[in-house]
Amino acid sequence: MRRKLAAGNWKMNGLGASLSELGGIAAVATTQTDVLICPPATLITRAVAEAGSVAIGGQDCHANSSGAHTGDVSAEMLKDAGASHVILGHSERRADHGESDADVAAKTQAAWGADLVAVVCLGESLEEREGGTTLDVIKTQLAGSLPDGATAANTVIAYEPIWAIGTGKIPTLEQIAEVHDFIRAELETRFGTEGTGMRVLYGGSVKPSNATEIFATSNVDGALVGGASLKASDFTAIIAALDAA
Ligand SMILES: O=C[C@H](O)COP(=O)(O)O
Repeated sequence: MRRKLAAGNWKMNGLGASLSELGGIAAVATTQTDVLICPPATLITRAVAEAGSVAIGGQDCHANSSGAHTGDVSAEMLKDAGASHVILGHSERRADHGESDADVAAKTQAAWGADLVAVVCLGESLEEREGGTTLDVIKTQLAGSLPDGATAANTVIAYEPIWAIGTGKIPTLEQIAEVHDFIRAELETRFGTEGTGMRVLYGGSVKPSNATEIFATSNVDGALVGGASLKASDFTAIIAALDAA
């Protein structure tokens, strides 16, 4: 039985004052659902102090553990700051920083080396969706971004159609199920029972108003939430929907 996971990605949002929202999230008792918040790196240490049972994660890490890489943060540094997870291969990193599947795989290896759980993101563009190549794109990204050695404990997959991120549009539930079932089959083929245990999150415009139906969809084990994770009232409603799913 896979535990559900509500993951919030604050992206490049959040100052010290935003930690009151984290306090509101941490105040909610859940038994069925694991909760993760990934604030900007500048807030990780302070977030850990406010988080209670909420796990804190980074939003990226370098593939190397240290060195001359100005502006980058290593997996070891995230771990040292108190993080337990790191988001890798988000489409915004792939687009803004030209990250390839091989880059994401190297970062995933680095995350595991630092004892962080890697939240590896995949997703098709609107052009790829309309061109009918979504499953091919997902297959290639999954194979290239995930090194051998992925387990249910060290890896979470997040399926995020790029065109659904921050747009208020979501795929149909049939489309979400098709991709999640496909990812599950690919994971099981490659990793066996570890692939059965690995959590697969949906991300892209998840809100309190659509959470219940998304969480009732096949092989959806939770959500990676952007905008709606910034407000405790929205995110706790999403957690409640997962708890009830
Ligand atoms: O990492 C989170 C996703 O990019 C989803 O963002 P969103 O919930 O604002 O659409």
